[in-house]
Amino acid sequence: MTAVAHPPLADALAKSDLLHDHAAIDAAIAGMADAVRADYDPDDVPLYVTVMHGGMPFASALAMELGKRGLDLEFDYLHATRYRGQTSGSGLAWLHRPATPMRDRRVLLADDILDEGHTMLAVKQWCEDQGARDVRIAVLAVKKHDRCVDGIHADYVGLEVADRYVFGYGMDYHEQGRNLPGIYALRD
Ligand SMILES: O=P(O)(O)OC[C@H]1O[C@H](OP(=O)(O)OP(=O)(O)O)[C@H](O)[C@@H]1O
Ligand SMILES: Nc1nc2[nH]cnc2c(=O)[nH]1
Repeated sequence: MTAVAHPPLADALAKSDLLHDHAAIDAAIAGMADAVRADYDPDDVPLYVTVMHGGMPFASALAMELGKRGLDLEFDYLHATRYRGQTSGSGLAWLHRPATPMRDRRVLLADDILDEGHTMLAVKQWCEDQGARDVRIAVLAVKKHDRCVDGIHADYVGLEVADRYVFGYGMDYHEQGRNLPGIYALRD
């Protein structure tokens, strides 16, 4: 099999700006945890659904902050992708759907970024179709522009990012850089 050549991550970093460092991200997630904790009853454990791959680092960090605040979570995950390692989106492909029954559950979706909203619109609709009684969205970052689809918003937002391609803290640059501890934006 021929290996796919990725543009090097080091080249991307050289033409990027650091938007949010690790300390800023940690502080944002702690603030989100306070807001989420205030909205959930520990006797009604939410189904906490991580949107892979990008949502993984953020979802883990938020889950730990919620644990510190006494809110238990039941974990599941899904993988829906429309960027597939590229820097612009196309049709949404479902690679994995959650297995846990959602009927009458409160579902909290955790993802890295809300950009044009196509992913979350489809994911939220799917959860509602499964019978979830309440579906909320937590995202580490929202991209600032007016292209988000109607009918979707994040209930819990950590940070805003400029209308540029961003990567780090879960978000990829051609499937690289997801474990960078900060969020970077390409200059061009
Ligand atoms: O608001 P949208 O414009 O729909 O974009 C947001 C989605 O794009 C990214 O996923 P991606 O498709 O890159 O999959 P990945 O998480 O596996 O990288 C990100 O993790 C969000 O799920
Ligand atoms: N890595 C990454 N994924 C995205 N998905 C939607 N927008 C973006 C973005 O700016 N960066």
